[in-house]
Amino acid sequence: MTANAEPTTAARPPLVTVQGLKVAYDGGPLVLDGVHLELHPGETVALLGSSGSGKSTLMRSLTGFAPVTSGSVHVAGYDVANLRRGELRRLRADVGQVFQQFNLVGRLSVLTNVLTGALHDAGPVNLAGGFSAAHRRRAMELLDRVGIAYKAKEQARSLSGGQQQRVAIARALMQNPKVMLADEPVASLDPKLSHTVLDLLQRIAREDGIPVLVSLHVLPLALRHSDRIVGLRHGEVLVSAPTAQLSTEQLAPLYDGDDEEGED
Ligand SMILES: Nc1ncnc2c1ncn2[C@@H]1O[C@H](COP(=O)(O)OP(=O)(O)OP(=O)(O)O)[C@@H](O)[C@H]1O
Repeated sequence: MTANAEPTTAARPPLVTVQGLKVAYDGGPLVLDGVHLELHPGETVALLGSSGSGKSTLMRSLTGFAPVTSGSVHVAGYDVANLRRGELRRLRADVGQVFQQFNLVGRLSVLTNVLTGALHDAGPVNLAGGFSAAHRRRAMELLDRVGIAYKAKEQARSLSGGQQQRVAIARALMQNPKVMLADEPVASLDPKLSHTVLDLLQRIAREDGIPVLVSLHVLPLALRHSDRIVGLRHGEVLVSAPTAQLSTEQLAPLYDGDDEEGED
C-alpha cells in the first residue's frame, strides 16, 4: 500500500463494522471482549494473535457462526446479530471464505469445485453437468485469473496445496463476494506458495474493491501482504494500524509469553 493510497481506501464507507463485540461460548468466559473492527473496500487486513486469542471466533462472528453476547456486527448491509428470516443464507452467499485446509471436494474436477461457489444462485443442479454455460464460462475465467485454468478437468485431489488454495479462492470468487475472509489460508503452504496466495488475495481486494480479512501466524507475511494489521490479545484488540507504520518489534507484545508464535 502506498502512502497516499491509505486515506483513499479508508475514506470509503466500511463494508464491515464490528463494534464492542463480546462473545462467550455456552456461558463460558469471554473469548472476544469489546472488539472493534472496520474493513473498507479494497483493503487487505491481516488479523494476528497467538493461538486462542480469538481470531477464528472474530472471523466466524462475521458470518453468524459465533454467539454474539453483546455489541454489533454489520457485514455488507446485514445486521448479523439480528438477522431476519432468510438473511443468514444470503449473508453467507455474499461472503467468500477460504480456509487452511482448502475444503475442496477431492474426487470432483477443479472446474466443478469452482462451480459449487455458484450453488446459491444456480438453483437445484446436477453437479455433473447442470450448471449453465454462463456459470461454466465464469468459472473458467476465474480459474484463468488465479492461474490454474490448465488444471480445470483434473480431480481436485491431484493438485498441490498451493494449487488447491487457488481453486478455493476461485470458488469463493464465484460467489461474487462483497467481503472475503481467509482463515489461515497459508498455514499449510511453504513460504514461496504462501507469498503467491497472499499476493493473489491482496490483488483481488484491490482489483475487485472488496475487503479481505486474512488471519495469519507469520509476522513477516502479514507485514508484506496487508494494508492494515489488527492484532488480538486475549480477545481484545491490542494493535490496529496501517501496516506501513508497524514493525516486527511493535507486534511482539501480541505474542508475549508465547514460545513459538510469530516466528517465521
Ligand atoms: N465452539 C467453541 N466452543 C467453546 N469454546 C470455543 C469454541 N471455539 C473457540 N473456543 C475458545 O475460544 C477461544 C478463542 O478461540 P479461537 O479459535 O477463536 O482462537 P484463534 O486465535 O483462532 O486460535 P488459533 O490460532 O489456535 O486458531 C479459545 O479459548 C477456544 O478454546
